[in-house]
Amino acid sequence: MLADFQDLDSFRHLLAAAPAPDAAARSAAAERNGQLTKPPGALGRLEEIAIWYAGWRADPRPRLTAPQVIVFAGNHGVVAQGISAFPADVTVQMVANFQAGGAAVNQLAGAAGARMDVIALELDRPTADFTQGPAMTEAELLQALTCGWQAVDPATDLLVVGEMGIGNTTAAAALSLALFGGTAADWTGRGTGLDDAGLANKTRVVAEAVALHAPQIGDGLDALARLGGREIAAMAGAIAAARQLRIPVLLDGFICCAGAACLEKTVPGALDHTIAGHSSAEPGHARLLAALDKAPLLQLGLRLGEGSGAALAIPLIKGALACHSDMATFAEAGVSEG
Ligand SMILES: Cc1cc2ncn([C@H]3O[C@H](COP(=O)(O)O)[C@@H](O)[C@H]3O)c2cc1C
Ligand SMILES: O=C(O)c1cccnc1
Repeated sequence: MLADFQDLDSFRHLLAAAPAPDAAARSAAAERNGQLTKPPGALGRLEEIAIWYAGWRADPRPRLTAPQVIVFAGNHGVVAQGISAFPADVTVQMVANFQAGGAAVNQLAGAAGARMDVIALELDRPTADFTQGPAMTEAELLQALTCGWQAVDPATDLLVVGEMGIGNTTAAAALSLALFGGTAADWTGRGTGLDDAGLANKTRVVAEAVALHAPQIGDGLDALARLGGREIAAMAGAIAAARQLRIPVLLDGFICCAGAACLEKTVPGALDHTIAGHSSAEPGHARLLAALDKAPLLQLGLRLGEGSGAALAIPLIKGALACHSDMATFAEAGVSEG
C-alpha cells in the first residue's frame, strides 16, 4: 500500500524512509549470474542491470511483464519571456495527439509492449512566470506531486515518466543551475529549436530567474516549487511513488532528469531505483547525468522528451532479465566451467 502525504514535510519524510533493495535477492541474483552459460562478465552491463533489478523487486529471478509509461503535461508562465520556438498551445494539442495515439512516444511505448497513460495537469492554468516570482505555491506543488504519486500502477514492474510542456527546457535549465551550480550557459540549450538570439535570451532568463530565487532555495523541493512546473513535479512524485512500491524506473531526457534531481537534492540516494534510459542531445542533459552519476543506456541524438528515450530502453531491461532468468546454468546445460 502506498502511504499518503498531506504536506511537503511528510513527503520529505517518506523520501527519507524509502525502501532499500532486498539484499538477499540481490546476492541470490549475483550467485545465479555467476552460474549462467557464458564467460564471467560477458553480458557486460546487462548483468549489473539484472542484479540491480532483482534487488529492487526482491526477486532473484525476475521477469518484466508490465511496464508503464506515463506522460505528464503542464504549461509554463515563463513562455511569456519568448524562450521556446513553439507556442504554448502546442502542449494541449500534443496531449490530444498522445490520446489519439499519434505521437512518437505512443509508437515507442507500443513497440516496447508498455501500457501508456497521459495525464494533463491544469493546462489552462499555467504556472506563474518564474522570472517574476515562484512558479508554484506550496499547495500547487503538493497537488502536482500527488498527481504523479497516484498515477503509478502498483502492479507495474518498470516505470517510465515523460513530459510535454512548451517552455519546460527553460525550467529544467533553471532547476539544474539552482541545484548544481555553474553558469546559465552550461545548462541552457535550444530546446525545440531556438536560433542564436533566442538561445541568448533564454540563457539570460535562466540566469536572472536563478539569481532571483537562489537565496530562498534550501533543498530540491524548494527549487521544484520556484523553478519547476506541474508536469515536472508530477514526474518527481511518480518516481518517488515507484520507490515506495519497489518499482525500478528508467529516466528519460533533460526535463525528466531535472525533476528527478529535485528528489536527489532533497534526500541523497532517492534515485537509487533509477537508471538513465538515454542521453539527450540537449547539452544540459549529459552534464546533469554526470552530476547525478548516471550512465545512460542509449545515446541516439534524440531531443524530444515525452518519455521517448526511456521507452526505447525498456527492451534492454527486458533482454537483461530474459538472459538472467531464463538462460541455462552450466550444471543444467552440461557445459564445462572454465
Ligand atoms: C510538436 C512538439 C512535440 C513535442 N514533444 C515533446 N516536446 C518537447 O519540447 C518541449 C520543450 O521544448 P521548449 O522548452 O523549447 O519548449 C516539451 O514539450 C518537450 O516535451 C515537443 C515539442 C513540440 C513542438
Ligand atoms: O531532453 C529532452 O527530454 C528534451 C530536449 C529538448 C526538447 N524537449 C525535450
